[in-house]
Amino acid sequence: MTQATPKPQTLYDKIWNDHVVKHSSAAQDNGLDLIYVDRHLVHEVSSPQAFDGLRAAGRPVRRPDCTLATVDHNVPTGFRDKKVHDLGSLVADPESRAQCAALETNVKDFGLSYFGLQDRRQGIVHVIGPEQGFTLPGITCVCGDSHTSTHGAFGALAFGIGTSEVEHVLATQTILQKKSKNMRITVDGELLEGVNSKDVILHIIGVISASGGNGCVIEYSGSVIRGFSMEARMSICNMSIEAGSRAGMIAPDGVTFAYLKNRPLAPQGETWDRAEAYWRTLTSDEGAKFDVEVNIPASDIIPSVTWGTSPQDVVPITGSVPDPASFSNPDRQRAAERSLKYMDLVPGTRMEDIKIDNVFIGSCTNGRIEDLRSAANIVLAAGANATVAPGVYAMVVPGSSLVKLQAEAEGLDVVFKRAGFDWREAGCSMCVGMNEDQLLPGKRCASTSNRNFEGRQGAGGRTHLLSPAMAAAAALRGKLADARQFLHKSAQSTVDLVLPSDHIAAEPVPIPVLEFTSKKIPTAASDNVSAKVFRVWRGVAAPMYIENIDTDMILPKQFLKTIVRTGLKHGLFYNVRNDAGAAHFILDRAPFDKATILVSTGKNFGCGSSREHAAWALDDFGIRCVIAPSFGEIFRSNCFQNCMLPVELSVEECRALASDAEAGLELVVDLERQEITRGDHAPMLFTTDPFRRTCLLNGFDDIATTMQDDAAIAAFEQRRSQMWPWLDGIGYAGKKVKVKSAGASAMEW
Ligand SMILES: CC(C)[C@H](C(=O)O)[C@@H](O)C(=O)O
Ligand code: SF4
Repeated sequence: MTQATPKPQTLYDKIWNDHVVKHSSAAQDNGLDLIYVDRHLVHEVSSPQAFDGLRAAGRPVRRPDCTLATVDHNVPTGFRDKKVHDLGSLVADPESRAQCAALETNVKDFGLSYFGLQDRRQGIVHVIGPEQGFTLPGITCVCGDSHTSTHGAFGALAFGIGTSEVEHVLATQTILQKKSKNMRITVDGELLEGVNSKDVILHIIGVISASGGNGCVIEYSGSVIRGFSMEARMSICNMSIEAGSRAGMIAPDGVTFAYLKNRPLAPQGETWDRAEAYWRTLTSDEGAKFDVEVNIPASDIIPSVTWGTSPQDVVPITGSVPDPASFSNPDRQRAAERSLKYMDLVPGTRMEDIKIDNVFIGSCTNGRIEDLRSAANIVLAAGANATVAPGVYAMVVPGSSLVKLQAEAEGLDVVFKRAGFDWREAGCSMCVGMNEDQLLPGKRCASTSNRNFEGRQGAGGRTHLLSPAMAAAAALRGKLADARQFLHKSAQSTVDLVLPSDHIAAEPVPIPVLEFTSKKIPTAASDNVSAKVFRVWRGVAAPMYIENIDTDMILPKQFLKTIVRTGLKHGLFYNVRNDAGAAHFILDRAPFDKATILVSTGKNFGCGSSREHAAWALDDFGIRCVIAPSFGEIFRSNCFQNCMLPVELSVEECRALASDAEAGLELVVDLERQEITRGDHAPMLFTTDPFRRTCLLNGFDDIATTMQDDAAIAAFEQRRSQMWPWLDGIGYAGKKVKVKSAGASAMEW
């Protein structure tokens, strides 16, 4: 008998299938599989409420050996005296300090590996995971952070989750997920001189839009991607979320293995060989089916920069600010008009004529060693006397403390300092401005980060996204600039610049072996019913008419510094409300100040950051149902986690509901019947994932439901240890060795 040929699979299909603990049951037809999580990264902003949830339910962390925590968003990037270890002296802002302190307490109580503020391995979660070899090919990796997509560069399935899901993963090491569609973006051909990975991803987002990847996992392929280093690949996958996709991935190859070899947490010896043999199978099969295919010719890509307040607002640096009238979609037009007003730009202005006040080089997109080399290269190419333009403040913030040390070993800090750049300590810094590094109102910043949303780097601040080379060029010119002009200059330059082009591995630092210190926490009696249900929801709806309403707009960063879930309604749309003046913003006007429903005619509502705080703020205001043509995926799951209902309808239906809302008509959203009724109109039908619907109607809690599958999880773990032994935390798991780390102190325990 001949065997049936196996169906060709994509890379995403393979990793997904290798991690299914339990398929969605046909009886329930819930469409959600229970997926095992190999690696969980934790930071101080999205985790305090999750740990509190564990404490309240008396649940331990299931896999401390697969969990790694650090502080990044809130940490100051000014001088850090290595002798100082108490948080009180290190973090001045009381709210930031409280979040860092909460994480320290939590890692101690639950026995987790932690890189504290004075640890040389501290840094942005998405920089330290790969740096340590915690991120590996073929794994599933999650973090309460939308840029977890970065780790997909290793051929991993990596995506951001909200705080409730963080709690779910801590408790069960699994996550309930619906499989996404497969999308492939192929970039083939030769890149033009001076074009780099940031230009490539900005160009891609400009082509497919900020919602182009909604519902899909993107696999990047083609000769350009293959030719990229790991760091360049990380910059590409990092910004998948800006293209509307929760995850982006690149098949692992020799470049991946060379990067990982000898990293502190990567497998060693024979286990490495076994791992590599498995990793080599992780490619999309010939003939595998992609639901969406996009081909980008490399020669189309010019060094790129954004002009507006969405990452899709991309033009070549040689181009000009577009006219909103050139967009056919009215929601896009309105968004563009709003962007230009916010950015204080006039259509037709040449990008190279736009003056800047600030430069930020750093973030999880471009805060790695190659990024710093690329920026330094421009400074050196400009000549020995080149300096930051008068009136410009330019900062360089390494993505991790190890990147900083590496850069200093190469003398890059000297290059920057000599030219007048401010050389800082590692952290998220002005990418999000949760620490002191904020863009002042009205100031314009050339930034290597990933989000140009309104108020992103500081309330009223204006952001242009670009590559490290272009950021350095802008710093020197005082205007947005084409970095290629500097490179050409370097051909005649007398400065002799030889920067290593290959990645130099950061000095491998052994990971200390942690003793499992958490007390035995009893498991709560199984009761999977939470207090809240969602059945019929009625009331006035507030209409909104722009597309890509991001979670930074819904709830700005200053409100993320809380360690509880409540009291956020005063932060809802805070900057927009303030700008509009109290009486003008829709939610400040009667009858919408009592709105219980929000209708957006623009697609991709809730895109961007994974902050569950955005859903909490809406809920706190009294809005428990949002209707839109499409949603940011993490926002959508955050709604479900909080017994709120996201309803997806066509643009036309949303527009009809918005005009009813405008007229003050009450809407009735009936989840049982899956219909919306309004006045005399015929009911509008919608569908909700059956599992999510059942949970909402009955108030079921995901964690308690999953805990009933404990035997299946344990069986999966046993199989996992046999098949992929390198995935059980190595180096520190379960071994009783005293913890030592640089500058051991109470904080560095
Ligand atoms: C704080 C965190 C939840 C957030 C994210 O999810 O992306 C942040 O990293 C951001 O970049 O906005
Ligand atoms: S996007 Fe910015 S704030 Fe978010 S993790 Fe990356 S560096 Fe930090």
